[in-house]
Amino acid sequence: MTTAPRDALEFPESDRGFLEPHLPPQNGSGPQSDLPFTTLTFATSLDSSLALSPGARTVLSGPQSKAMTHYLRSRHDGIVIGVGTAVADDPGLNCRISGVGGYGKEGLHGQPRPVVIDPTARWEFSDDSKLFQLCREGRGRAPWIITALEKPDAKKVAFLKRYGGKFISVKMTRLHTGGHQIDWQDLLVTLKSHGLRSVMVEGGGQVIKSLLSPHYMSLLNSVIVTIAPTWLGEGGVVVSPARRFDESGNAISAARLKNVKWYPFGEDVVLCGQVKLSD
Ligand SMILES: NC(=O)c1ccc[n+]([C@@H]2O[C@H](COP(=O)([O-])OP(=O)(O)OC[C@H]3O[C@@H](n4cnc5c(N)ncnc54)[C@H](O)[C@@H]3O)[C@@H](O)[C@H]2O)c1
Ligand SMILES: Nc1nc(=O)c(N)c(NC[C@H](O)[C@H](O)[C@H](O)COP(=O)(O)O)[nH]1
Repeated sequence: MTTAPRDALEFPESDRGFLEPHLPPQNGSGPQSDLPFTTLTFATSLDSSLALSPGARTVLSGPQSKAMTHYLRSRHDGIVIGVGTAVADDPGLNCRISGVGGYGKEGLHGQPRPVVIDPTARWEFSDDSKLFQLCREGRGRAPWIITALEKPDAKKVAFLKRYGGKFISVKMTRLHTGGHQIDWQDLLVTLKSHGLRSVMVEGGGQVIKSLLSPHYMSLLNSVIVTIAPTWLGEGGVVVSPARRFDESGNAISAARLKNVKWYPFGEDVVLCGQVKLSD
């Protein structure tokens, strides 16, 4: 019997039932065979901010909703984030719930695969990055990095390989602003073809904004948002998708949820729903 590390989180059985209708099926299959079940999940302030600034790691979730997010991680095969989040947060992207692989159970069973969207492979990871420390300790998996580069730096390729991670090159559109736009459908199909039957997208702001565009929001099977009772103030990383207009040119809401349920969770509230597609 393995003992759980000291950072293990508890998420009681009694709190799990309400989430079940919003989670991937236990056998992991998605709604369509070539797409994974896809959940969008993040924590927001009362002024729709994910963080105090793009480079700032900002704790919003209280202990109970944080444990819930880690339970979600145990129920998905992969976690997707943008490179901005990887650089700002130096995240672990593992599941720290007691009883999951590395937290009381042998092997990595229940540990999700971290997936980082990094078009130009700019993330400077090292042995000291939290994610790789956790890999060495058998408490998390090595990342897959999604890049637009056909041939990423050989040293980075070798480093990732040593830990069991890899780069995956995908086609991305070059924007006039100099940035990149991934085709989410392509990415999700690619992730499914690499064995991920379910993924949760955690952020940050740019990733969520692009996924909530009219083009891609239908790919989302579930949306689970933690709302923390705090205002972060001006200058935060705001979740606000691009405006939409009706045929007459009048502004309409950018996106809306249906089948909505709210669950109080400690001082936070957790909102679960599905994206409502246009009638
Ligand atoms: N509260 C939360 O739940 C939460 C979750 C995640 C991140 N965060 C916070 O958000 C901040 C980071 O957010 P951000 O918006 O600056 O960065 P981000 O994590 O969205 O990463 C942005 C980068 O990812 C790539 N990218 C994103 N979307 C892309 C797309 N559609 N196509 C191609 N490439 C794409 C680009 O390189 C872009 O520069 C950090 O401060 C972090 O702490 C908070
Ligand atoms: N649910 C949630 N509540 C928060 O208050 C917060 N800041 C995040 N942020 C999500 C983002 O993906 C972060 O990078 C990871 O939460 C850090 O990851 P670890 O905890 O190290 O695994 N997510």
